[in-house]
Amino acid sequence: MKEAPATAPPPADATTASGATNGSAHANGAAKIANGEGPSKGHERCTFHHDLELDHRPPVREAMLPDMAAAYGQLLAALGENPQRPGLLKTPERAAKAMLFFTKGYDQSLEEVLNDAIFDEEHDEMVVVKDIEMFSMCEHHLVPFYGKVSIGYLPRNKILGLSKLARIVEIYSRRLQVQERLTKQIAVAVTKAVQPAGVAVVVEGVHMCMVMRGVQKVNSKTVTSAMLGVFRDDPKTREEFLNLVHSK
Ligand SMILES: Nc1nc2c(ncn2[C@@H]2O[C@H](COP(=O)(O)OP(=O)(O)OP(=O)(O)O)[C@@H](O)[C@H]2O)c(=O)[nH]1
Repeated sequence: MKEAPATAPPPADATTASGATNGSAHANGAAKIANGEGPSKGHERCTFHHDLELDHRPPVREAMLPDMAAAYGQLLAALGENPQRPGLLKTPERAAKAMLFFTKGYDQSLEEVLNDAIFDEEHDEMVVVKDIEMFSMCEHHLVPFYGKVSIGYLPRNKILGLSKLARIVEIYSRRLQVQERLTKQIAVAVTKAVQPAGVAVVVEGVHMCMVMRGVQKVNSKTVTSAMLGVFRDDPKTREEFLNLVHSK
């Protein structure tokens, strides 16, 4: 298993992550890409290229639907299909909406999702939420990978609403991803939320790019972990977490 660095990245620039300011620039950029005219204008000033992209939010996502639907129409035509046949008439729009859903995490910020559900509590024992379902999209092949996530943290008198751990998984899994980055982003987000003594995240994923195509290994699973703070420094704490995760 890989070990992640104990330190969180510096906070992203909130002003550049704002959806309202550069939405039209983004839509124009998408149109240009669809026309093959060049790179997207609009992502340059957002935080996508910073650190772990914790605050990456392409602006005004619904505005991207027409360009996305047009691109799916072109894809159908490139496949030799007739996009005008009745069964396919609405497919480009449906596919565009589905892709927006698969990537809806771009539209969520950690702050909004936490909704202040952080509670003062004199509790410094391990909290583990395990087997959280996860569906994500492989950024290399644009096909799904899915699996489960287990998160543990050692509070320092601040605890997080339990559902928020699952919601954090949603923010970062509903994007184009690699499993290693997803794992680390979840750990860093929990750290940002409650500044615990440590965070541990284990992700077990099945990558359809390895199952349905390519090397076609139906039973292979990928396990990644990120251990921050005491989980990284203290083998006993790490072991306790892993035992809890693997217990039935
Ligand atoms: N590390 C990592 N690799 C991934 C993930 N998802 C997909 N990949 C890999 O990305 C790699 C892309 O390799 P390429 O050789 O460029 O693409 P390819 O020809 O489609 O590769 P094959 O999948 O081996 O057929 C493959 O090895 C995939 O297994 C992920 O989450 N993490």
